[in-house]
Amino acid sequence: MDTLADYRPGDFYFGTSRRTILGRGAKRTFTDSDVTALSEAVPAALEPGSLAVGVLPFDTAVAPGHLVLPETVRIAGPVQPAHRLPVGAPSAVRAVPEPVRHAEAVASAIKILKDGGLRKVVLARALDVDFDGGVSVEAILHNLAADKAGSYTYAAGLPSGRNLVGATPELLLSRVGGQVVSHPHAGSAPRSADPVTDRENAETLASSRKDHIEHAVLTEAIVETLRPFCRSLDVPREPSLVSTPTMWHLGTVVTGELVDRDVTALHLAAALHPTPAICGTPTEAARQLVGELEPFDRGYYAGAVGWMNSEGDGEWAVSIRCAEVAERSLRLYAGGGIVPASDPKAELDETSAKFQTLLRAMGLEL
Ligand SMILES: C=C(O[C@@H]1C=C(C(=O)O)C=C[C@H]1O)C(=O)O
Repeated sequence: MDTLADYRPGDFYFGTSRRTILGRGAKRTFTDSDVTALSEAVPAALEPGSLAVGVLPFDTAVAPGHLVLPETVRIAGPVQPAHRLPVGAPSAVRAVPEPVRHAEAVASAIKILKDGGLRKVVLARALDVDFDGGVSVEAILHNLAADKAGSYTYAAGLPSGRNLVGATPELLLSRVGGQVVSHPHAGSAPRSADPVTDRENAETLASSRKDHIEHAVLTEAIVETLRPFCRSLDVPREPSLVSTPTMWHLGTVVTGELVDRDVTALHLAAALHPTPAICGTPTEAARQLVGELEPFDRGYYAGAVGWMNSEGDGEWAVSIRCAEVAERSLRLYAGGGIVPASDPKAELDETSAKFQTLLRAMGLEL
């Protein structure tokens, strides 16, 4: 039973090293800008043994949360295809905004951060890619799985009829019984094909004060949000180096024991989102600055993607390293955390490195 080979646009797919989930069709659809309402309505509608799957946007003022109870759900073992599939023929690529404009936005953010009030803001940019014929979401998903591009390989149908597809390293929240886990990532460096440079990049990241500050702001926020829900929380004192085929990151595995098992995975994911990994601190001021400095809406980039069962268990990953795919075009997104010690050129390079996850899967070298 190959869930990946059976994936079709419009389906929901979520693959990890432990399992793959394929959801097709919709017995019921929940589309709501009030995520708290969603996190109450969805569990109430789940029959024993069934799953809800879907996406949360970056900002519910712009796009609604969208969950479905699929007509069919298939859960199978992990897959890692050996070959690659052709994605389509790109005819044009446009940066939104122009790279130099992104660096300017970062410079403005740094100035605002230095003036005080904000500790961190995450700024993103996009690449729009046109295709001569159609573009195959199936092939992008398949190639991301073949590349082992991230711990969570995903695709989800959106209310617009488009598809979100990506492979993220970052776990927002998982719940199994009373056990919750979050694996926030912040602090980044590119991988290199040269092993010596690759190791140097990792070591520079591991000892970078700027990246540790960026990371600490994030871990603090995760811990602060989870603490009231947990009787115990385990938080390593120092982050660890984690990697994807294209990026090094600093990551911290936070684990906790829930006080109340009625608190579902979706409820916790909604409470955590948007974390300072993809928005900033304080949240509201950062979200406003993102809106002022980015010349596009993020849609379902920097939101969450995942599933929950009738017990309230589930997994929600941070929807980064992704593209929103239309029939003959797609938009890729990449962002990075800005703190007062950030450098605009380095931040621009970081977004270019983060685009590589999807560009590789599309067979594009930029
Ligand atoms: C925002 C993105 O990535 C996030 C930002 C990171 C950073 O600023 O160092 C690292 C990992 C992610 O939490 C992205 O990939 O678009």
